[in-house]
Amino acid sequence: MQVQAKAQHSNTAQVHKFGGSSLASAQRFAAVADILQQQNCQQALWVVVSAPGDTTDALLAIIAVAEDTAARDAALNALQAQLTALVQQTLAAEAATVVTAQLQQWLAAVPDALAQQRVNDVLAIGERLSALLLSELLKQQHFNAVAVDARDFLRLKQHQPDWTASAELLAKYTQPGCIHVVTGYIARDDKGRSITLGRNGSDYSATLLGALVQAAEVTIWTDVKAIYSADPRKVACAIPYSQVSWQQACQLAQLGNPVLHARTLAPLTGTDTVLQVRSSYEPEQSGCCVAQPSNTQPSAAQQGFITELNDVTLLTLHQDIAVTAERLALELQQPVIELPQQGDNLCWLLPTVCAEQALAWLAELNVHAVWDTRRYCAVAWLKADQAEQATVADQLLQQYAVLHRYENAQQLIWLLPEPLSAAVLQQLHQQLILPKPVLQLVVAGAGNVGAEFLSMLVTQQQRFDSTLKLNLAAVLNSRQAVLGSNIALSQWQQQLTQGSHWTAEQLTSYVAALPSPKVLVDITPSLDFARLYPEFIAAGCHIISANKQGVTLPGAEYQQIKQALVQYKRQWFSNTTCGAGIPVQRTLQELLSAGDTINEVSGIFSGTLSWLLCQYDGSKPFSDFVLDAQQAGLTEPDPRDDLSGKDVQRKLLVLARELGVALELDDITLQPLLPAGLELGSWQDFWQQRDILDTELATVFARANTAGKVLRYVASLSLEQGKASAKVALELVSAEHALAAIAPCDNVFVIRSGWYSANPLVLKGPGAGRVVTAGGLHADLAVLINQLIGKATAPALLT
Ligand SMILES: NC(=O)C1=CN([C@@H]2O[C@H](COP(=O)(O)OP(=O)(O)OC[C@H]3O[C@@H](n4cnc5c(N)ncnc54)[C@H](O)[C@@H]3O)[C@@H](O)[C@H]2O)C=CC1
Ligand SMILES: N[C@@H](CC=O)C(=O)O
Repeated sequence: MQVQAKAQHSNTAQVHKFGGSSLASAQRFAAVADILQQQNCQQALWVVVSAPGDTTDALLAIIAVAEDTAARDAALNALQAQLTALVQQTLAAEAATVVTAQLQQWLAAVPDALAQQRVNDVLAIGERLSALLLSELLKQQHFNAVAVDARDFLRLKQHQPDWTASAELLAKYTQPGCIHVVTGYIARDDKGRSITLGRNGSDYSATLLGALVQAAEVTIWTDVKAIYSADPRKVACAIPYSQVSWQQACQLAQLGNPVLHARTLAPLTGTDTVLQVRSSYEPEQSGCCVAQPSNTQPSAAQQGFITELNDVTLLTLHQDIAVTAERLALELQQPVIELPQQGDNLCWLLPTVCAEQALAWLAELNVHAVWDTRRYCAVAWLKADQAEQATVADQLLQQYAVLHRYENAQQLIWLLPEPLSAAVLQQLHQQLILPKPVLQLVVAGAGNVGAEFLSMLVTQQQRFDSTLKLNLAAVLNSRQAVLGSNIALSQWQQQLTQGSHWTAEQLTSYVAALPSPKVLVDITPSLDFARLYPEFIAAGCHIISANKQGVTLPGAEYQQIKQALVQYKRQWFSNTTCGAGIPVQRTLQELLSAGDTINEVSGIFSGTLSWLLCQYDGSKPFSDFVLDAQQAGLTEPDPRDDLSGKDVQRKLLVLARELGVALELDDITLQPLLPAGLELGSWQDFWQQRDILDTELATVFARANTAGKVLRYVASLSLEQGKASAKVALELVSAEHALAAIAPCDNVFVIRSGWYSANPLVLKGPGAGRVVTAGGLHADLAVLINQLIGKATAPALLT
């Protein structure tokens, strides 16, 4: 393009183009006049207009019935009535009379024009009317405005602008200090014949004019407020970009994106003109700037896009041919996509409807092309800077039978047999375009279970990496905390030993400042810490608890947490507080939500007591076994919580609350294993008196042995006839009993329900231990993550 050959006009000129939808009614004309009034009056204003609303379609319909005079005249009369009404509603009476008379004259000339095959003169009527109507409206508002028929100056020769002739002619029609309202879509060829500029021709007119007047800005006013990352009608969360690089706009245009066409961009390529896309429906929005390389901020250079082109076909050509895809696109006035090259051949993708025309045109140039006659649907990903690999997207699309895949550094194009549904496009957009959500993790308690949870987190970070980033934002124990962005999982221990003392206030304000989504994982045994849950929830946290203190708080405090969850739309997972990794709470939730009624839950709920009572054989004191269990990471931080039965009592309360039964701890009858008084004082105090426990256990063990029974610590919650009764107690059970045949540490949950009555539903497996508990916490975390990324139903959680 010879920019220097173009006419020399003010380089502060602005060109504004309004499409048919922006001029579809009197109200829209008034809105356009308002927009023009807001423009900088120091700059020369050039306005390019399309035909009002669907006028061009109506004219095409008249041309189509040209032979049938009755149908033609009926259609002409209908169009005249419609456009006359538009004129009368837009202008004051006097001006309306003049414009209506002109319109009548143009429409009256249509039969003759058709008889002489001058269809382009007929098609020009819509744009001519818009230019006249808008210039009259502007005059009415005291602007100096003039309507200009682009055919008076715009010359094209073999589809290419004739800059010199056009510039010379334009100079004749330029009136200083005047708003020129120019017809879009129409021009003349080198023989002086009316031509039209094809699909979106008015946008092309605007950029041709922009180049001719060396405009500082060309604004395409349309019905969308930006160039989106995907078609917003199909992908609801498509991103409206405020800036798109020129190079990407050209790539998008080549891919058939409807907002800007390849031809539209061509006249301004290599100039300093700023091209903007704005919505005439939302003129207060700044729209999208298509930035020339000279105006592009490095930080905003490349955005990500998903775009599709349906019903396309493939031509394969030798790479040495002397014709370009761009040239063919110009000839066809349709997108022709040159696919990223693979091997020696070129592959061009073009709408199937014009394949034969393309082949004929190429043949005239002695270019041989092989046509793969299949019809494809192309889905293209234009990559943002530092875009990641498309592995997950490839896996997704494999289900839709990808036939070809072409990739280079800027784009990846998949060819499929069928168009993708909006749901799949959304998924693809989520994977490739949307910034990945980052889930901030605050881990409280880094002991036995906490350390295991953090070591497993490495694998989970990798597992979810393609959809969500897991960011360890804090680790703390009872003494110290490390609060920092993205704590490396290989270094948390070292950093924690160097961490600082923390207070609840510091911690909650640090957490409040973290971006959402965020989750607190409570792996402490602390009652005080659980009492902070409402504050963490108010700070935006979801909660995952291994700590049983929160779920077993007195009813009023427990309800306070529940209310905070509702108020702040957060989730609370506590599956490990009963059964460690066994999904007992989730099972009960599923049964209830499926419509079952739970009548009884009973069994062995303590891994520690299960282990101790299975292992204890009288060969050494019972307290020695307690030490072994403690070292194996099975017990509570203070094993007397297990021995006292308190821990089992808590677990039973957890399940009762899960079933919606408003119990308190004291409502659960408790028969402790620990002799009275030993629960008092420190662990050392207890250890000095451990023989009391040892003697008692030896006695009861002998009694069971003699009776041919085994010892089991059993919990039961009965909900028969709307009445809850709950107890935890040591029982002697016969060898045939369902609770007898267990492995040490097993929990057994026997669920009797409406659907599982005579033959109960039984969940069984290790119910304590650092690995299964940490694993259970990760299962809760995975449920939350799947909700966050939309794979499972949940309220909108990402904010
Ligand atoms: N061990 C198991 O099999 C299971 C344990 N749990 C629960 O997991 C939790 C942790 O158990 P373990 O790791 O065995 O205990 P642990 O004693 O090894 O570790 C507890 C951690 O919490 C920290 N901590 C204590 N009070 C704190 C406070 N106020 N603020 C911040 N940090 C505090 C400690 O410094 C330590 O880092 C307990 O609530 C336990 O009931 C739940 C299911 C199974
Ligand atoms: N000490 C507990 C650990 C899990 O909650 C038990 O043994 O069940």
